[in-house]
Amino acid sequence: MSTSITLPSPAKLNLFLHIVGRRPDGYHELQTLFQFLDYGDDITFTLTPDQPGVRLAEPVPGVADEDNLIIRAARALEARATTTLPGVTISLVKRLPMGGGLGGGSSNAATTLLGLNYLWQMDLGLDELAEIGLDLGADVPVFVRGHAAFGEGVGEKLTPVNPPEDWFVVLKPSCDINTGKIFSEEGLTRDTPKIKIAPAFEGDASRYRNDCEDVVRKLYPEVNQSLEWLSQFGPARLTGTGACIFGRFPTESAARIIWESKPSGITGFVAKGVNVSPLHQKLTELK
Ligand SMILES: C[C@@](CO)(OP(=O)(O)O)[C@H](O)COP(=O)(O)OP(=O)(O)OC[C@H]1O[C@@H](n2ccc(N)nc2=O)[C@H](O)[C@@H]1O
Ligand SMILES: Nc1ncnc2c1ncn2[C@@H]1O[C@H](COP(=O)(O)OP(=O)(O)O)[C@@H](O)[C@H]1O
Repeated sequence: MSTSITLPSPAKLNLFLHIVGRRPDGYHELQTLFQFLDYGDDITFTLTPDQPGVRLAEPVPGVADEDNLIIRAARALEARATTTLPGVTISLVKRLPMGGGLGGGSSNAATTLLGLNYLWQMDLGLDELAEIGLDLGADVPVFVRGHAAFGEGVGEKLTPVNPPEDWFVVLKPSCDINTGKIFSEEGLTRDTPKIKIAPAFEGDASRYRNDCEDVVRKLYPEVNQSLEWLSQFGPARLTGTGACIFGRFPTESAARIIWESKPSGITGFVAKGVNVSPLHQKLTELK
């Protein structure tokens, strides 16, 4: 087996996000539809048999190594080992905006869990990896399991679904949004009636919304303006607690035409929605 692998760490979108209640510990209960994008970060894992321990080749700006979800995931996995493991150097090519609602940090954690499980030949199953992942963040389990899903609870109860694999224009308005701040806003809708997973829902997410959107639009005019601009061309919505927004299009060319006409100064990308995570596609090729 090779001692170095490079694996994708894709973005997710919350095609809708409903807040249906609150747990006694204050966490919000959600119903959400997760789909992956064929766009994201890349992580390279290189075993270092002569140098024990896990380390990043370069720090991620603004994140202390000890707090980095890659290091935290690697240490959590290491703690389950029953034999001495070779060390590993991990390098990250970061493309996803941090704190953008695209789940980049959670995806990095999941790619690390699956990548090191493979390289270290630990042979842990997806259930165990998802359980380790949930301690790192609510979005980690969906990235570990690798299939588009209807998420409930805090997003850890996952039912695989197959929404249409449309194309998306993803825009990153120039503001940073803290997830905790949005969930603590007084005006947040917290009582959306629960829906049942139904066949009609699988093909059509357009009837559903993101319950964080009204609060985020009021607090961040940049998000409001971007949503107004993008919704001229079709349904547009916030992902997670923002700041990224997305518009869906049936073809790549339709998405690219809108992308080319975006207002100057706004960043983002065009990507395809995929129901099997690019991470899992790559791991299947390796086996
Ligand atoms: C909202 C979602 C939807 O996919 O995505 P993002 O916008 O972060 O990508 C996730 O549920 C984000 O889950 P997670 O990544 O674990 O959230 P964190 O940033 O750790 O949460 C910060 C804080 O927000 C509050 N919080 C978070 C999630 C939740 N279901 N209820 C909450 O009340 C808690 O106070 C928590 O301490
Ligand atoms: N490897 C990592 N990549 C990105 N963010 C990380 C990472 N490790 C820790 N974080 C922290 O997690 C926070 C949330 O990041 P991210 O998952 O990208 O956004 P979101 O949860 O909004 O989708 C970041 O602001 C950062 O402080």
